[in-house]
Amino acid sequence: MIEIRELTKSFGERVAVDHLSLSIEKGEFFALLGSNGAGKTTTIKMISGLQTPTNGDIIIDGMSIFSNLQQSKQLMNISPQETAVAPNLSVKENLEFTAKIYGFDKNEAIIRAGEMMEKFSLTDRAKAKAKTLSGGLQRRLSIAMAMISNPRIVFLDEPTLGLDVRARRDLWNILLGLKGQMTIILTTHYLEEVEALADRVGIMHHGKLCALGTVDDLKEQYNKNSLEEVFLSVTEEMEVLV
Ligand SMILES: Nc1ncnc2c1ncn2[C@@H]1O[C@H](COP(=O)(O)OP(=O)(O)OP(=O)(O)O)[C@@H](O)[C@H]1O
Repeated sequence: MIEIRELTKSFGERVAVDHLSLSIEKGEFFALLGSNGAGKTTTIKMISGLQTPTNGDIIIDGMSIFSNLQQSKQLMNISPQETAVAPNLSVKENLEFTAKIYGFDKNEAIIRAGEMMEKFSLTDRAKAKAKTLSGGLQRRLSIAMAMISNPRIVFLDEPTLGLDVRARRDLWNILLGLKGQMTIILTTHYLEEVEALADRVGIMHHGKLCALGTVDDLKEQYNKNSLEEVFLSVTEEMEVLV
């Protein structure tokens, strides 16, 4: 379980994440939804240990990640917004290379790469250089690389940004197939993505977590028919308050 306590990050005067508290269950698919600049990326950078908070703590299975950074980092991996693939390496080489970085020997790396290509439907593109893949396939490869070490927690930062409808659906189907096998924390602007994938959603606005629950919970709580209406209502309330 991940327990986020009063997490805060300031950049000078700007408070990017403001006293965020939240618990995420083991194996949960959790979505952080928010408009541009809401603080989603900063939040996942802190949870994944890439950024130090100004205040607050994150506890994973009873252990503070900032006091045990190296150990904690082994539990998780991130697929960032900017693609992490090496353009001149093939799909297979990118995967094998990543597996070796995580300590798999040559044979294990070949086996893991093969398994990930199967899971992510990349086998027929094994020998293609990453730079020749479509945006959708590059993103799939990037996520496969983030998952190759079998992390317990994976962060996906806007995984379908810029993808066309088909590529987005294909990736959703792959992610649905992985649901429950690891804890997945996803940031997105897409409401349909949350509805299709997430067990629970947190809505962020101006650095604050302003709503939390399943999509159905939130519709009921705010007396709305769709997540979009909930989102608009919650963020409007916040605008009135700030
Ligand atoms: N390194 C930084 N230095 C200064 N300000 C930063 C830095 N990183 C983020 N910010 C600011 O913190 C706020 C939150 O940014 P963040 O990238 O976390 O938002 P986001 O919800 O991920 O947005 P987007 O959906 O556009 O990716 C923004 O106002 C941003 O300008």
